[in-house]
Amino acid sequence: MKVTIVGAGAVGASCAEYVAIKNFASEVVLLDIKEGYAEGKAMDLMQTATLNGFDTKITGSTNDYSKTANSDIAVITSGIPRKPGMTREELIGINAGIVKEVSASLIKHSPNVTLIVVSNPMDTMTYLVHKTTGLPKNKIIGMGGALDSARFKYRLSEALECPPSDVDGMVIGGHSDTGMVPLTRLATRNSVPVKAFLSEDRLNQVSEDTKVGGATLTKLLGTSAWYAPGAAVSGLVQAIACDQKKMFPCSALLEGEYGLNDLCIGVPAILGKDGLEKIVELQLNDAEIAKMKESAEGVKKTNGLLDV
Ligand SMILES: NC(=O)c1ccc[n+]([C@@H]2O[C@H](COP(=O)([O-])OP(=O)(O)OC[C@H]3O[C@@H](n4cnc5c(N)ncnc54)[C@H](O)[C@@H]3O)[C@@H](O)[C@H]2O)c1
Ligand SMILES: O=C(O)C[C@H](O)C(=O)O
Repeated sequence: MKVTIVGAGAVGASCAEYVAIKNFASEVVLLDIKEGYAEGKAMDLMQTATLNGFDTKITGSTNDYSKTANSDIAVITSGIPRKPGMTREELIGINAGIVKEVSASLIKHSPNVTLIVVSNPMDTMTYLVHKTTGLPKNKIIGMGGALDSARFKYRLSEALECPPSDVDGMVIGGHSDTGMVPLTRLATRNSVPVKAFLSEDRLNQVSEDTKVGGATLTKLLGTSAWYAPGAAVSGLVQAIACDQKKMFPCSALLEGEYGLNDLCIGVPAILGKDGLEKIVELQLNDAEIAKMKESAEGVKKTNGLLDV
């Protein structure tokens, strides 16, 4: 199993580390445009192999895509992150060009690859890859909801004063400060709906904190987060590589599902060897449907800025 990660920055390197530690891939190639950077990150990570007990071979490449040839899965984390005070949408001007070029180069050397898009604004970048590459739709997956759901569960465990492993929950919708739809109605603590434990006000607070999860960290760190993003991407990579049939909210191209068309947005999906194998349609209530519709309008507005 060969995994390529383009963009050996904070998220790309974190993802490489989690993939290696989980020990399911034979090979990880890190590629970056900055001279020597991916090689350096790969060597540093390889020097953790005996410490962390993995056999995955990690190599680096400065923009040489022949090293990525025949990758099964490729992750796109190349591009600029936001700074405090910015929205993800403001990154489109620079990141759209990078994502378009990187996805074309990847496919040239790995025509059967499954792409996981991470660069922001992620839903729009995923849509761009659908519009420009010609890859089948099951082979293009945007990562956002897995991270947002992890943050939702963290906030829920904080409110419930319980271990995170007690909590289950999911965030669908756009990966943006206003577009996320945390499904509080369906969240549970060991199968018990969380609203049995928390007031409506406290649950609303959990939702709002979840939606600005990325912005909160960007303010604290001066750039956007990388540990949870890297771990979330590695979960998607593992589900595909190991044909796990696991369900994650992913940014998928919708063709009528949830009453939406011609955009990529976060919905629950089953991931396995064929990539995004199935979109799961939840029975949403009227309020949740209205939030999804509003979120989709936001994503479409950003898509409108693309030159496709
Ligand atoms: N979808 C999500 O949930 C999520 C989570 C975290 C970060 N992100 C996004 O991921 C992206 C990367 O974030 P980061 O913190 O790792 O940034 P970073 O600056 O640490 O790393 C980005 C890397 O991309 C490289 N790069 C730029 N252009 C390239 C090109 N044409 N080819 C190859 N490499 C190139 C840079 O040299 C840099 O090393 C940002 O757009 C960020 O907003 C998305
Ligand atoms: O917040 C960001 O800009 C990065 C990423 O989308 C995140 O949610 O951490």
